[in-house]
Amino acid sequence: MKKKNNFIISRLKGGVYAVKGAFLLLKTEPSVQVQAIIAICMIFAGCYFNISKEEWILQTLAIGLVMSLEGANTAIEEIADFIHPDFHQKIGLIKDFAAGAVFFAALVAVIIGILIYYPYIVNINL
Ligand SMILES: Nc1ncnc2c1ncn2[C@@H]1O[C@H](COP(=O)(O)OP(=O)(O)OP(=O)(O)O)[C@@H](O)[C@H]1O
Repeated sequence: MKKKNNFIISRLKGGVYAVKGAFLLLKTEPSVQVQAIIAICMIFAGCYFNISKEEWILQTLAIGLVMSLEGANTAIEEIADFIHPDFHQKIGLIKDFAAGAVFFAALVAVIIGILIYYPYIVNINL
């Protein structure tokens, strides 16, 4: 029973650290802040155009994917700067790989955004 309680407490603590990390990212990281602002704009757009449930699911997945990878990219940059603060070709490559991963996700998110909103925008009655 004690072992089970320890497991639950350690998982709860893990959740608290994760929420703290998410708030820190939002508070301190301009790249994550920009993605959060874009996400809020997309949520307003979804409400405005009254997109379908399936479109909300796709949009939410795209937002989650980009924000998660942006957070992971920030963590990788921090590790890289911590273990090797000076200029090094390998550090540059590691950072470029991490940024490239965000780029893939952002590209997919843009494509999803176009697929969702293009039909609504062309059918808009002004
Ligand atoms: N220590 C380093 N050694 C070699 N190249 C580096 C180093 N630091 C950064 N670079 C190069 O500069 C690029 C930008 O690095 P930086 O750490 O400023 O990331 P950033 O994407 O501008 O950060 P942020 O996402 O926080 O705006 C890297 O992708 C890499 O090519």
